Amino acid sequence: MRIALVAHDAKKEDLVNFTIAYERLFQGHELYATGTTGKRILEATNLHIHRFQSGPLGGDQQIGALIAENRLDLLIFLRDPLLAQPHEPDIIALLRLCDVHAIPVATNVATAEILIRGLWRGDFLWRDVVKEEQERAEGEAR
Ligand SMILES: O=C(CO)COP(=O)(O)O
Repeated sequence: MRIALVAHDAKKEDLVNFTIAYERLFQGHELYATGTTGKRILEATNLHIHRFQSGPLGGDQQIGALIAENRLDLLIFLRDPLLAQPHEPDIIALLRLCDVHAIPVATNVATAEILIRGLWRGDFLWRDVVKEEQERAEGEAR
């Protein structure tokens, strides 16, 4: 599965600890992250991560583009609910796209934990069906 990891500054440590705790599970998946979040995870784990721009510089929108192209299966986005962000419109747009395309998204560590356990159990296999249908539809349109 393709998984994006994003955390605001106050939540970065939580996300780093989360990736350390579930490192073996994450190893079997394709990981993406915004710039600083990805750097922090790379420093703390042996995971391979494709890093986008930092969130305020467009990283949230780059993850949104993955969703728009049906190339993301899960977003873990630990937001800071106590601090206004300069790029708030990008954050809202990213979460909106998750709803548009029915992408599972966790915005706090408790939900992230439930989704990751679901991933481990195989609850995300329906995403493969969605991707196959999309690829078939794209093939027919060509
Ligand atoms: O701001 C962010 C998400 O909105 C996260 O960006 P960084 O990972 O670059 O700090």
